[in-house]
Amino acid sequence: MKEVIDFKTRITAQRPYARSNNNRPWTTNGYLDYLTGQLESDRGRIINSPAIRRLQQKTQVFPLERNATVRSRLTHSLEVQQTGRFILRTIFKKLNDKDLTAQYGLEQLERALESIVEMACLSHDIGNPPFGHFGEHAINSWFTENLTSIKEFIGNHVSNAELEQKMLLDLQSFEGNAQAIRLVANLLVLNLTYTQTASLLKYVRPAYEPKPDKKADGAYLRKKPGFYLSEEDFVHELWSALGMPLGSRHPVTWIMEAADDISYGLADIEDAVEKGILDIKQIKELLEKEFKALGDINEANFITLSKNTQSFQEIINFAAQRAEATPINKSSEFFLWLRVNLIHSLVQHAADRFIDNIESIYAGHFDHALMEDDSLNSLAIETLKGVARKEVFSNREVETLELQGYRIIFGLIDLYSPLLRCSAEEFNATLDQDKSASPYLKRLAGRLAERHVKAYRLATEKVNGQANEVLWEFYYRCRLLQDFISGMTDQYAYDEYKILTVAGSHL
Ligand SMILES: Nc1nc2c(ncn2[C@H]2C[C@H](O)[C@@H](COP(=O)(O)OP(=O)(O)OP(=O)(O)O)O2)c(=O)[nH]1
Ligand SMILES: [Mg+2]
Repeated sequence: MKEVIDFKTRITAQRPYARSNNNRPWTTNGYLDYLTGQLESDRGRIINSPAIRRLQQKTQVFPLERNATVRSRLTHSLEVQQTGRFILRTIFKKLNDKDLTAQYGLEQLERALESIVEMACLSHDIGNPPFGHFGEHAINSWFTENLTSIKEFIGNHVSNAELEQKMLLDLQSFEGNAQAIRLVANLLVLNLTYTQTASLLKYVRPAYEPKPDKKADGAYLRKKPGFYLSEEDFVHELWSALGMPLGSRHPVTWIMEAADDISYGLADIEDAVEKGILDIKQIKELLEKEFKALGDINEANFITLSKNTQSFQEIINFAAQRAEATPINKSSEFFLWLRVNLIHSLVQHAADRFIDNIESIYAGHFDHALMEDDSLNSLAIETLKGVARKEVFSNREVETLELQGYRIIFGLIDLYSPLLRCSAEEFNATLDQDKSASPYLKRLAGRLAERHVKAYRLATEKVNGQANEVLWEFYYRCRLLQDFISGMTDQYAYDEYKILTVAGSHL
């Protein structure tokens, strides 16, 4: 039997903590107004959060960048927000044209969904550590090399080998998207509506589970860790509040993912020009070469990207002509036209794919990204990403900075790791700045962020007196260290590393 699609079931104003019961059904009088107000509150909570502000100084592609024209995670996220809104509006336009909104339970929901999409896009990278994927890599290398057994750290108190194993894997699988869920749920405690939080759950497997085989069912949605053991109960609560099957993704997340793919493809290359790594003549040639190589497309085969749009080659040629014709700032002119024409086509494609697969997207198990299929639009995105990978990320200056970033993050965890090598009693005495505690540890602990310490205290209070309390305490202590390090900006991590290694600090 075909499942009835009713998007209202995936949208709720309900939050984990509410003064009164805010779990009102859709049939409640004035529910739409109530929902709009609650989503407005989500916007305020997100935009005013320190995690958003910290995106200002986090790497998109170029670590420790001083030139503000080159994108940071924050400026990238603003562009993703804009693209996400464009996709959502295009989906509604197409559904309205076909008179399908009511059939899918989407009537009058455009504004609400637009807000959910925008906020998902703006906050999609809040969990990313300093130095992007290299920061992630450094955290995981440290925990894989140094945390091979919990016993080694806390002595012979480990009673449950299975749980210990699960915790080890979980702690060795730091991931920016899982950290975003942790931030929203337990660190910032943003208390967003379940819908808004669900929109950020990009991957659906717990971090302690191994990566599935590529061919396995649901392999794409499980390609990376989606949430940690520490948020597992929360994520189950979220699935249940939205009536989503266990292990499923929220429909809005596909839109956020496509907006991200569309935005950074072009932006990374534009930034490479701003940095002087490539010029527009080189970009034009590289894009043409990559597109033809990827798609085996010959000159005679100028297929349009999608109905009523130009071919990739025509779009590039047009942008190059406009750049040539302008006496000033040729590269902004080039990228302006490349963006205008490409984005239209790519957004149409994302919207078409969403609608074509609306049943499995609604069900939460569509196992692809919207922008990954065998179309020419996907090929255009692949082309942009391919050129960035081959010509930008592999640039010597970028790679040098990445090596430094790795050193900084790995080194910082090392510097703070004495806090993991003491007993729970010692650690708590240290946090309390107790006389009995080691003066060295107390100074280290004094540098941890209050917010992260608070989350540790709350989590350990909950397991106090429970089975496996000792294991859980250690687990949360490791999380605390990962929260602290991953919450730093590039600049803060760099400064902290210099200060603690007494290298180049002002003594
Ligand atoms: N410098 C540098 N940048 C990279 C590298 N790989 C990817 N990037 C950039 C390209 C994009 O601007 C950005 C991709 O963003 P994310 O790190 O969030 O990855 P993505 O969203 O594709 O995947 P995920 O969120 O993990 O599913 O990172 C690399 O090896 N070096
Ligand atoms: Mg990402």
